[in-house]
Amino acid sequence: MLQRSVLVSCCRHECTWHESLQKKRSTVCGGKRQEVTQSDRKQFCLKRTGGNMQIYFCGSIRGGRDDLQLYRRIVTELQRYGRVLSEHVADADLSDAGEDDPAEGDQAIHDRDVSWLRQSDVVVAEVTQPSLGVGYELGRVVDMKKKVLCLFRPSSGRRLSAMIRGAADGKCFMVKDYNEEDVEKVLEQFFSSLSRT
Ligand SMILES: O=c1[nH]c(=O)n([C@H]2C[C@H](O)[C@@H](COP(=O)(O)O)O2)cc1CO
Repeated sequence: MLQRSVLVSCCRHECTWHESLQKKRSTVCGGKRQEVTQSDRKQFCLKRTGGNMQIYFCGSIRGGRDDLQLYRRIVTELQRYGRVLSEHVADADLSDAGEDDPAEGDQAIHDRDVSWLRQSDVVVAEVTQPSLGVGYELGRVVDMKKKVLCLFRPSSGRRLSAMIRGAADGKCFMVKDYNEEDVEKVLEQFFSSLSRT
């Protein structure tokens, strides 16, 4: 069996197995059959993205903190792919009052976040809990022509705003309906699709 380092550098074949793998499967690479695991696949994603992407995560704060635990899970997973600029969104100590204190108040929060959005390579948003701030961030980022993934859970019983679902263009702006238990897989598919573009 080939070593992982060889495996990840063999991109001509990787694109095929990378997409189709669910857990453990064998594939033909460089003429040799080999076993490829889920962790190999993640490793591959990381190598292809360099693991140094700048990622902006959007999640509700003043709109309500009901999904905080899920935000934590998403941010932890995103950190496998790069640096999460807005890590504080998943901070358990941050309540629906929002960040307190920057001397310049809400304007400082706004200006910092817009600057982080500009700096980011990709934006991932959990949009199930409606939030004015998240909607605003997504609107700004559309104009910046960044890659955006919006994650929505139909199991919430909510219906996503037409201004988010209707913005999906299948290229830059993506909306994905998902179940919480699949979040890691969904992110992996998103980052592997980036590595092919
Ligand atoms: O204190 C804050 N810090 C902050 O970074 N934000 C940004 C990041 C979140 O993705 C988004 C949340 O907006 P909202 O608070 O309207 O739910 O806005 C929002 C607030 C409070 O509105």
